[in-house]
This record gives sequence, C-alpha cells and structure tokens, in this order.
Amino acid sequence: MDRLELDETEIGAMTELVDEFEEEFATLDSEEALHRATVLAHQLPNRVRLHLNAFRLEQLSGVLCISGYQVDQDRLGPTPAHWRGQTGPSPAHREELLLMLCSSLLGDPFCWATQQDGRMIHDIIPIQGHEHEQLGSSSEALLTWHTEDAFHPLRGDFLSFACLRNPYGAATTVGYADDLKLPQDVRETLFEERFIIRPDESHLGKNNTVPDGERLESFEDIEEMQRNPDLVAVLFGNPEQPYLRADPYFMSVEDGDDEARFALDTLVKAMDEAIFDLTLASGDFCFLDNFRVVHGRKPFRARHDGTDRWLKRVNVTGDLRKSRAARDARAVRASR
Ligand SMILES: O=C(O)CCC(=O)C(=O)O
Ligand SMILES: [Fe+2]
Repeated sequence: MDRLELDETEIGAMTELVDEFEEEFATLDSEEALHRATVLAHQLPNRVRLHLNAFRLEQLSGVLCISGYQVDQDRLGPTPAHWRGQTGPSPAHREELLLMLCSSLLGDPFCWATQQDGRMIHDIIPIQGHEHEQLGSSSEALLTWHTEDAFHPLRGDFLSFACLRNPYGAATTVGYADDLKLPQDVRETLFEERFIIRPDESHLGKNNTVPDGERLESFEDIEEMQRNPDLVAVLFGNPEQPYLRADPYFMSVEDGDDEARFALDTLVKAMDEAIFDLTLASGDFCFLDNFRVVHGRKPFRARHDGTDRWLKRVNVTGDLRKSRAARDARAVRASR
C-alpha cells in the first residue's frame, strides 16, 4: 500500500482551505457544490494532488492512505447511533469537504438511490441490531472481502474513506488482485461470464427508508437483479494483470457448473491468504481502487455509547456518462 504523511505545511494549507470554504460548501451534494469542489480540489497541496493522480492512473498500489490530518474530536461530538439520524450538516462537515475534494481528483463522486437513503456521503458506523449482518454497519461479524457494489455494472471505480475515529483499532482488510497466484485454467474460467453476484443487503428496501412511491422503481430494479441476476465474469481487462469484480458471500454459479464453482473457491482461498489488515486511524483519508483491490472488515465489539468507530465513505466513478440512463437528469448523481 502507499502512504502519504502530510507535513505541517500541508496540514496548515488544508486547514486554511477548509476554513475559507466550509461555509460556502454548506451542502456538498448539490450539482453546484460538486462542480465547484472539482475546481477547488486544485488548491489542495501539490503532493496530495500528485499522489491522487498517480493513484488514479494506476501508478501506485491500489491503496492510498493520506495521513496526518487532525480531527477535532470535541467538534465531532458523539458517534451517531444510525446514519439516518443526521438531518442538517454533519459535525464532520470539514472532513466531508476534504474527502469530496480529494475524491474529485479521482473522478466524479456519485451515489445510489438505494443506499443510505440516496445520500452522497455515507456514514460507516456500527448500528445496534446489525452486529451479525453482512453490512458496513455490522461489528461482531467478519465483513467478508468484496469489491464495492460488485453486483452492479455501474459500480464505482474508486472508494474513498475518511476515518474520523477508531478508538479500538477495528481493522479494515484489503487484498490486491495483482497478488493472486491462480492456475492458468482457473484464471481462464474466471474471465468467462459464468458467475452470479446478487445485490448486497445495503441496497434492499429493508435497510433504507423508502417513502411511499418514492424510489420504488430503483428498489424494484434491485429486486429484479436479485431474482434474475446476469452471468458475469469475475476477472476482466488485461489477462496478465486482471481487474477483479467479486463479493463471494453473495455469489453463486449455475447448477452443475463445477468448473466455475472450483474456480471461485480457488479465488476465495487465494485471496483469503493474500488479504491483510489496514487499520485506519483518526485523520486518515484512504482511497481504494475498486477494480484492483478488495476490502472487508474484521469483527470488533461495538460500544454503542457515542465513542464508536466512525468513517465517512464516498463512491467515485471515472465516467459519469456510463450511468446516464440510470440517472433521472444530467444533474442528478444518484444511480438507480
Ligand atoms: O468498515 C470498513 O472498514 C469497511 C466497510 C466496507 O466494506 C465499506 O464501507 O464499504
Ligand atoms: Fe465495502
């Protein structure tokens, strides 16, 4: 993985940038704010921009962590019990702005109509009652490795995190597709459209607040993907250094396709051996290449007392036009 340690001058420059613009960016998800953030991002320190650009161009490992920024814990207040509770601006508005600026250097932030009620910036926090789910809001269960939104053809190219606090060091896990040593025949099978990836549970109606009639179609599309999933390839792109699309917990193969089953099992075993811990600390901004690395999270014991781990998360696409048919208007960033 790659790490950029910010120096005092860079931290000072980023702090000043946020001081100057936080009020102007009272909301971060309007089309105007997204447009302006893309341009403001060019005022981030030079090394930050160079690292993010190298990461975008695949010159780095596929995991980039920018560290050293200080999060004012008092301003943040307690970790929310649920992402739904936040109505006005987040107490982590400053970190959200920085996350959006950095993300804008990778591509265009976007969101899903079917995830966290269509919000652009997600809260990743442990939620009481979700302890054992395969959701970012679980805690006691291992969140098994996956590429983000693997089931969806419009999944993001990159995934950005800002760690606000992680007092007990709960570990994110990451694994590189580049590190996989797979037999040639397995690799070839994984390149074929013989695999089923069903939607993960964060996109289901039961994990969103769906007002009557609103976004109904979006959830129906997810249900259709649940009932009639396409057959897709797990590996794609360059045969020597393939991209990866997988979420084994939600995957299957067609009845009787033992070769595909074996290939998937072999991939899971190889990645289980290659995956490693990346424990995010307060002030870390972490970027994952969603084509080249998988990620998950180790089990931990949540406290549910306002002191729990708290991350912010944003999806980023390298090509907003790909999703035009799934967005209601040019200016809407939410994909159905
Ligand atoms: O909690 C984490 O470290 C990662 C959870 C996750 O998979 C996600 O937020 O996409
Ligand atoms: Fe994830």
